[in-house]
Amino acid sequence: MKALEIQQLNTYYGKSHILQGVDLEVGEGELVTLLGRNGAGKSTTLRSIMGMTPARAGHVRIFGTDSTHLPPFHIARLGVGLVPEGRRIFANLTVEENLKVPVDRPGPWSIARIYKLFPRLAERKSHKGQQLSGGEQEMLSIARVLLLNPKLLLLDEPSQGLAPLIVQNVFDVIVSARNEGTSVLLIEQNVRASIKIADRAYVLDRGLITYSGVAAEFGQDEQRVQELAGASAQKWEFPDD
Ligand SMILES: Nc1ncnc2c1ncn2[C@@H]1O[C@H](COP(=O)(O)OP(=O)(O)OP(=O)(O)O)[C@@H](O)[C@H]1O
Repeated sequence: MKALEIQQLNTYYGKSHILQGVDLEVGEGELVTLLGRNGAGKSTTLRSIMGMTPARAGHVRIFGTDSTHLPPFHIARLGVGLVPEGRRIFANLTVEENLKVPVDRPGPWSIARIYKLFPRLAERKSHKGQQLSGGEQEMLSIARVLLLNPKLLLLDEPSQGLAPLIVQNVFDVIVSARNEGTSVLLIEQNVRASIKIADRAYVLDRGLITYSGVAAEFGQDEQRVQELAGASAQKWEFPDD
């Protein structure tokens, strides 16, 4: 059984036809990256998987259940955890309070384990969310979702605006999740870093999948990598922390 199967996904915002027949799969325990330029439809793909902007045509299956028309809370109960773009944390709560999420699924993640993997969060456990740097907020945002012990983890540009060292820490944690058996779909503009950790890669361009293959093989196609990486180069020259 696949963790995620998407077939001929068509999604619209009003009359704008954004996803025009996307096919994509994530096997159990697989780390898959979905790459593409700004506006290609990557976030929309996650929104459709999560039921926030449901598909108008096509199918989404999560661990064998047809979830195409299920509401987001129901999809979450199938074991899907989404780390959205832009760091959703409680600004007025401390790090520790942010991490005390109600957990109803047994699994490998605990607050102690999170502190071990993100020592910065342990050092700052009494600080409020609003006092954290962008990198620390991203760590906290990922940690909150991991504590739900998702079986399928969806991440929307976790490296956005972060300094390279922090990106490394965040990516190490994503690899740990995969090594624990979590299936992962990682959306990234940071092409080189994400193909290094991914098993397979897809490229989305104007609502269509234009590449699908083994991530390491994609990494060897310097021209393709350059084309995609060039589109996000500016983000890399000016990290915000
Ligand atoms: N709520 C919305 N209403 C109308 N159009 C939208 C909405 N959200 C996104 N779009 C449009 O849908 C297209 C795909 O956007 P999407 O955010 O999925 O792209 P993306 O690949 O995730 O890019 P980014 O890296 O900029 O987030 C874009 O043309 C965008 O302008």
